[in-house]
Amino acid sequence: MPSTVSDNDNVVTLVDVAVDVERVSVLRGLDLTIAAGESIGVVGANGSGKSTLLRVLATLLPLAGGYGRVLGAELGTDECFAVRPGIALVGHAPALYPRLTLGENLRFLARLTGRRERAADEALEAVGLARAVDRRAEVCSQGMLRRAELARVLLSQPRLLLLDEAHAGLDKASISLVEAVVERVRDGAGASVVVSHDQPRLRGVADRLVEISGGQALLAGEEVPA
Ligand SMILES: Nc1ncnc2c1ncn2[C@@H]1O[C@H](COP(=O)(O)OP(=O)(O)OP(=O)(O)O)[C@@H](O)[C@H]1O
Repeated sequence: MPSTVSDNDNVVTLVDVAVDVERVSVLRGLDLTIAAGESIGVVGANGSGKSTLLRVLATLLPLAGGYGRVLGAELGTDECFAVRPGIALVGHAPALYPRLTLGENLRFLARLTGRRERAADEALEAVGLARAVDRRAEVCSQGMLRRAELARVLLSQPRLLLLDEAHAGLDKASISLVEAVVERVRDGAGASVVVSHDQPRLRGVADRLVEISGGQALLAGEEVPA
């Protein structure tokens, strides 16, 4: 780590980070710090690199340059394996087994993470899916799957929540659930990074907004440096 950088107890520290995807530069010169208990909103044009940033924070992409630390683990090192259980990435596609019921999916996760199976049913109840516990994931609507993903977050109690397209296709009740889940993570001294094209709603869950533009993370509304 460069001596000029102090990452203290930050959940995320990215310094001058560069990321290439398929040999194309997507992020470059990106600096970002996120403290425990903080929730940040990420905005930006289509293709600007928001999902790529989430995958970096999930420790899933190699850096082409710069330095990064997530939950104390230095990106690009084996330290990342130990912190992954503390990270929940809710991406475009649901991380659920399609042939299993919602209950089976969540109970499986409960067993994997050493929690009571009852906690899985409680998490599904908390997101309004109590009556869909025995429904296979493959026949659930997109909104139901999104709620099931939020139940997954409640169950796993992550220290870093990464929510992509947080408000896409959700009704009012589901949007309130997004806010409740982010609050729950904050209550546990975790941090959230929420990507959304819905800036007014994003302001409701985020302490500050950053915009991905020109590969960098800027305060939303800032000009891209020349
Ligand atoms: N697997 C991939 N192969 C090739 N290029 C990719 C891949 N994943 C992302 N990219 C490229 O990286 C850039 C950033 O993509 P990313 O999905 O991070 O953008 P985004 O800001 O999340 O976009 P959107 O708002 O449309 O979801 C895009 O130019 C995209 O074409």
